[in-house]
Amino acid sequence: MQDTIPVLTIDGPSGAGKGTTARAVAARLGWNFLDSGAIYRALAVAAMDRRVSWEDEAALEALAESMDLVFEAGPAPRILLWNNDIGRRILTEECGNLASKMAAFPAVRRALLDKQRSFRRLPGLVADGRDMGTVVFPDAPYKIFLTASAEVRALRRYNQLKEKGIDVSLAHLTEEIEERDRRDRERQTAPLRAAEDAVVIDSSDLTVDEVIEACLSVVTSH
Ligand SMILES: Nc1ncnc2c1ncn2[C@@H]1O[C@H](COP(=O)(O)OP(=O)(O)O)[C@@H](O)[C@H]1O
Ligand SMILES: Nc1ccn([C@@H]2O[C@H](COP(=O)(O)OP(=O)(O)O)[C@@H](O)[C@H]2O)c(=O)n1
Repeated sequence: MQDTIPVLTIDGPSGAGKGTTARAVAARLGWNFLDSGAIYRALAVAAMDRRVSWEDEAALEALAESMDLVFEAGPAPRILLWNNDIGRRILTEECGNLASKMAAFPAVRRALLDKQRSFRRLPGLVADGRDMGTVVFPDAPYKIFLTASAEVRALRRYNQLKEKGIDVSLAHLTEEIEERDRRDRERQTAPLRAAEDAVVIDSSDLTVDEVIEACLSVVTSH
């Protein structure tokens, strides 16, 4: 039954615009939304709080399995980890970087599979991440690989963090994004890559609205 529920997967590197686009497309279609990166970021927060080393695969696997993580939808969405709102803590690049290190472990990825697949509910799902189309929902009927140049992505992230009052240097951010890209692309398990049946969209020279329309047309023109 679950397999017949439609899924649109949007994978790609950091700052390509996946979250912004996926959220808007989900709202336009009236579908559910999965921010899989937030699950990996929540694991990073849990590990920091419980003093679990990012190098301890078995302990991270156990933590991933025991995490009580709730995504509250609605006009003011919240992410609750053991009932604590971690929405702001997961935004930092430190958290993204730590998440990317933990995400390289096969046991950690396996432990988070069911949680991600549980978002596949009627009437449909838009799923944002790195391996949505290749590993988590390989049977999804609609797949997009959203990308943009590293310079554009770093600048977008810089402006986004500044708007949220988080102070960062553009040079440092560019280095971190490049390091994270490399790790995500080169890892053995579920590396960042476009699924063979994905439509590739380069958002470097597109506005947010143009990207949203391009994604919607992948679903409506199918
Ligand atoms: N096409 C675009 N043009 C300009 N800015 C964009 C575009 N897409 C996304 N952004 C901005 O870039 C930042 C990063 O986007 P986000 O959706 O968080 O990327 P990702 O989820 O791929 O890491 C956000 O501030 C967002 O508003
Ligand atoms: N499906 C996913 C989603 C995120 N991740 C990891 O989690 C990190 C943070 O993901 P994110 O989607 O929040 O990152 P941004 O694209 O927002 O920068 C990524 O760098 C990946 O290493 C993953 O491995 N698989």
